Parts: sequence; structure tokens; C-alpha cells
Amino acid sequence: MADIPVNKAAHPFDKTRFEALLNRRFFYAPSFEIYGGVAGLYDYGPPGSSLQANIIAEWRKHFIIEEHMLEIDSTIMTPAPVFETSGHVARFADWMVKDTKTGDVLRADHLVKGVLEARLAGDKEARGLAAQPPQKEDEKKKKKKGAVKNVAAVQQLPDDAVKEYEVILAQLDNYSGPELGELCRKYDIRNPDTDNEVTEPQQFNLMFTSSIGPTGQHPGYLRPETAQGHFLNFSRLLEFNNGRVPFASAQIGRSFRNEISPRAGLLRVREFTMAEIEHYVDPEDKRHERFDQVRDVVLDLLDRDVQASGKTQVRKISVGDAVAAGVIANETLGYFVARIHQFLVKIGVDPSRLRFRQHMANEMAHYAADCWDAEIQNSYGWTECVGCADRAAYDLTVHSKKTGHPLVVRQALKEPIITERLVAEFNKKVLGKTFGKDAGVIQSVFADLSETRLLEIQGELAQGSAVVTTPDGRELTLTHEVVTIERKTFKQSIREFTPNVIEPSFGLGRILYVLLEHNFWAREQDVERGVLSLPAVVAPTKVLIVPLSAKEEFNPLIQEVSSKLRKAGIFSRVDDSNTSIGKRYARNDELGTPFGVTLDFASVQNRTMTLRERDTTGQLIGDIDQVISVLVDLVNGNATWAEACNQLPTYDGVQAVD
Ligand SMILES: Nc1ncnc2c1ncn2[C@@H]1O[C@H](COP(=O)(O)OP(=O)(O)OP(=O)(O)O)[C@@H](O)[C@H]1O
Repeated sequence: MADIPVNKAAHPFDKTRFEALLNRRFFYAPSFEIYGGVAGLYDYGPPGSSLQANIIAEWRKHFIIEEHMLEIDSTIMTPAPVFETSGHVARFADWMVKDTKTGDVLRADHLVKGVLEARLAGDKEARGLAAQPPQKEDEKKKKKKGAVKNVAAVQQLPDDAVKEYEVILAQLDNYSGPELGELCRKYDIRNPDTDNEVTEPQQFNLMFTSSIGPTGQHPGYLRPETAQGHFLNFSRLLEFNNGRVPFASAQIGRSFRNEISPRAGLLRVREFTMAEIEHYVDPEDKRHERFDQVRDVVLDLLDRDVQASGKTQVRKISVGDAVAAGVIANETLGYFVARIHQFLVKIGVDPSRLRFRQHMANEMAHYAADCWDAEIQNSYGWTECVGCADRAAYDLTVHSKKTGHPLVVRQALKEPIITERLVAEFNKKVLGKTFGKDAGVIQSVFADLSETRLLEIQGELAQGSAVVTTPDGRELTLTHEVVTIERKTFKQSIREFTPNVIEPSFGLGRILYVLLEHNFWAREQDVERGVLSLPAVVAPTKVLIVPLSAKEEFNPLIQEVSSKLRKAGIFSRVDDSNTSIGKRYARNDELGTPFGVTLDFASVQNRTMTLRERDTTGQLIGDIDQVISVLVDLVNGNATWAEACNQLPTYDGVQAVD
């Protein structure tokens, strides 16, 4: 927020204090807590809800309004045939293993990741210790205490093992279930909580099942993504868009996944809000008309070749160069990757902890052409927060095939295409009379013949007769009285095609969580309380109004300032509690409120008001209306704090009272 440098790194990120803040100020909390809670379900409190609403509002502006997308709101409850056709019933699954003794269930890839990372961390520490002067024996013992044998808290690994582990971790998403089982056996990976062995990985479908109607005859699922709702409405959307592509549909809504073991707070939950875009594009032309606007956006890319070599080194490259070099498959995909980057940075994600990772070949859905995940670093590691995939024509094709409803674009060609080809012309009467029920078989055999074969038959017929073979192997002889082969001219003025779909898919809970982590810090002088440096655009409250006294004479001014801010569309809150101003500001720094205004006795007399900025704690003073005008510019992002400091005098705590 502050454009004047603030030393936020004075204290390393303190997760305990961070979590305490989120809990104390009710950003979010386990659902059904007083019943003991259910893993993977969370309720958002007032600041969490406002923050989410503001992220959504900005998402709408950044994507839907900016790109004229067509917003929809489709149902969550979905009849089973939809997900049978889309492939979710067969394939929307993760691999799980069970503890052989306790029966505890673990997600196989997360188990391998957790254990190997812990062993590498133990190795690093052991090497560090070995390099240090000898420690007292009891200190060494202390370090080892509490280490689960399987995880090997502080233990040096052979150099080869370190290399192997790093290679496995760099391409973890590429392993199949049986391969994960192989890794568990080869590297003796057990349940870290119990040190027990685990079973072979089994597939577990993540969809919640349900049934629609009282008879239970119509099985259904809670949707695990919003995408299918877009595809099933494609022909209506296309019509709404006057039959033209490219265009995009967008939807914000809840999705449900019965995650195997949700452990990382908001990062892996069983019910969450997604924001998804399906951009429909001509498969033969994936250029994007606004690509020039993002060409120079520089990204940290981790492509699949780098991952396959066991490395995690990103390369900094502009989107323009990445698409030109074929690293990102096409302009439209590159355009959205860049727009995702811009959105995340705008709402407060630290760009130095944001990378785009390309899916490995096995990780990608079989139909997808290319896929990049926006991964954001946080205290749990690098987490996928947005997926951006080129899904090709898969979804529209399978739904169209299943239902018989054409999900295609019909485009009038500017120049009709004239083609010539050989065609078989039948004398239907003679054909029927001569071949009876085989008449249809013969026609379909001819329909599948190549141009070369038709040419041969044309020659044979000129000699007297030609022989064709039916699918069941019979040879039938035909004469030119039954069939003639002629060259004909065709004029095509309509082109029909199934569009390809580029899909950016956002998980809002994950974005909200990493945003909070990236913006949390503590002041030197008050490490107990934290500050959330949320950008004004997403901050739950934009301005705190702090009256110095509870005296009634302040009320008209409080109301005037509140109402002027409200009219300017700025959300403010009044804190007229009995505590000191410092405490009131500190409490609101915790909520990420970027600005505060203080009304004191001088305000009542002179109509002046002080303005405080959260990160620098710098204060300015000015006439009430002047301060409000500066505030409006600050909140709307039209002025920086440095610019505000040039417009209003600094307030040093002393205010003249006439
Ligand atoms: N269980 C979950 N909890 C919270 N957000 C999720 C969850 N699963 C997916 N998301 C969000 O939805 C987005 C799109 O979903 P997608 O199907 O691409 O995720 P995924 O590849 O299944 O994620 P993961 O591999 O982490 O399970 C993700 O980028 C993420 O932000």
C-alpha cells in the first residue's frame, strides 16, 4: 500500500501470530465448531467475507467487464449423465493409501512429498550441524527428540539420495498411482504420524454423490467445478453473442470436492468458491486481439522441460517471447496467463512469490493442449491458486456426441470454397431391384471410398463392371446401369467447427489465504499485534473514522464525514470505543484498514481533520473536505501516499486551535 518504504521484513513471518490474528478477528473459522467441526469446511467472518467480496468485485472488473464476458449462474446439483460424459465419474479422482495398522487415510502424492521434503530438510540441517563447531551432547539429543523415525528429522542422506529426492519432488504431479506405490516401497515411505507402512494406492473419486427427487432414481453430484454449466449452455451463449467467436463465459460459484485429507486450512477444503472463465476460440486461429497489451508482461515460468530435469529454477521471460518461442502454446493462452498475473499482483500478491508452472505430460488431462498453473509461495510451499488450460474441443465434442445437440459454430465464409470431387450416382430403382436389402450397404461402402479408389472403379465400370467388398467380406459386382462415377463441383459457403476452450480457473479461498500471508507483518515496536498491508482495492474497510472524544458535539461531524465518504462510494467504519487512539488504530491495522481519519476538538472548531496511513503511520492534516478529496483519490488508486504528502501538510501531533 505505502509507496514510501516500510521495513516490513524486520521480523520473519510468524505463523503462530498470523493464525492467532485470523482467528481472533474472525477472518474465518472451522464450520460447525461447537459441534467439533468437520475437516475441510470453513465459515468466513465479517472481515473474511468482505475481503472475499472485494476480491470478487475486482475479478469481475478485471475480467468480466474489461473483456465483455458473458456471466452465467448455473446450478450446483448436476445429474449424473453430465459427469459420466465429461469423464469426471471415471477420472476425477486422487490416489489414496491407508495406514496398514490404523486405517488412517492419506493422499498418496502428499505423503511422498511430505516425507521426502522432511528428509531433505533433515539432511540440510545435519549438514549444517556437521559444518558447525561440535555441539554439547545433550543439545544434539534434544534435536533428535521428537523426530519420527520415518521422517528422519536430522539425518544426513547419501548425496545420490538427495539428488533422487529432488528429481522426484520436481515432477511429483507426473506420477501415476502405481508409480506412487512403487516410490513408497522403494524409499520406505510410511505414515509419518505412526511410522506404519501404507497400502498400495487406490483411486478415490472426489465428487459428492446425491440423488435428485424423492424416488432416488436420478443420481446426481455436487459439481466439483463450474465448467460443465458453461459448456451445456454453449449454444445459447453463442446465440447471445450473435453467433460469433471468440467470446468468453464467466461464472463465480461454489464447488465441492470430497478431498481425501484436507489439512492445510483454506488451501484444501471440501467446499469452496471458484471463478471460472471459458474462452471459446477458433481452433485454427488462437491469436488474441489484445495480445499486444500484455506482450511485455514479464513472468516467472517453470516449464515442463526444466521440471523433467529435476530442477525448479524459473526463467524470467516476457509473455510475447514465451509465445514466440513456443514455450506457451498460443497467444490466447499467453494472454490469459499474463492477465492472471496482473490480477494477482493488483490485489496484493507478492510478484516475487508468484510463478507459472507448466503441467507435465502425464499430469495434463489427455485432451488438453497445454496447461499452466499460477503457483504462489506461502508457508505451506508453492500452491496452485489458478489453473489455466487449453482444453481443446474435448468438452463440447463429448456433450454434443452424447446428446445429439450440435455445440458448434457455423460461420459464413467471406469467400465460398469451391471444390471438385468424384461422387457415385446411383440409379436407385435398378439398385434396389438388383441388390434388395444390400442396396443400403453398397451406398455406405461407396460413401467411405477414397478418391483414388473411386477413380479405379470409374475405369472398371467403363470396361463393363466393378467389384466392391461389403464390410462382412462379400464381393458384389456392379455395372454402369447401377452406378456411375462423375466429377462434380461443390460450393461451400458455411464453415462449421467445434471451438477450442481456454479455461482460467481460480480458487478464491486459496487466493484469499496467500494474500493474507503475503501482507502480514509486525512493527518493530509492537510484535504482538500484526499489520495486514492489504491494498485499498480489497481491504475490507477502507477508512476508519476515529473521534477523539465521545462527547455529543462530535456527532454531527462524524455523520458528515461518514455520509460524504458513503456518497463517494467508500466504505468506512466509526470506532468510538473508549480506548486510546493508538489502540484503535492498531486494532484496525490488524484488519488491513489502509486509512484513518481523526476528529478532535480542533475539527469541531476549525473543520480540520488528520489523515493516517496504515503502513508508514504517517499523518497529514487539512480541511475536512480537502482530506476527503485526497482520500477518495487514494482509495480509488488515483494517488499515492507520497503524492498525498505533497498535497497536505504533515501532522506532527500538534494542532493549532484558534
Ligand atoms: N480442495 C480445494 N480447496 C480449495 N481450493 C481448491 C481445491 N481444489 C481446487 N481448488 C482451486 O480451484 C482451482 C482450479 O481447480 P483444479 O481442478 O485445477 O485444481 P487441482 O489441480 O485439482 O488442485 P490440486 O492439485 O491442488 O488438488 C485451483 O487452482 C485451486 O485454486
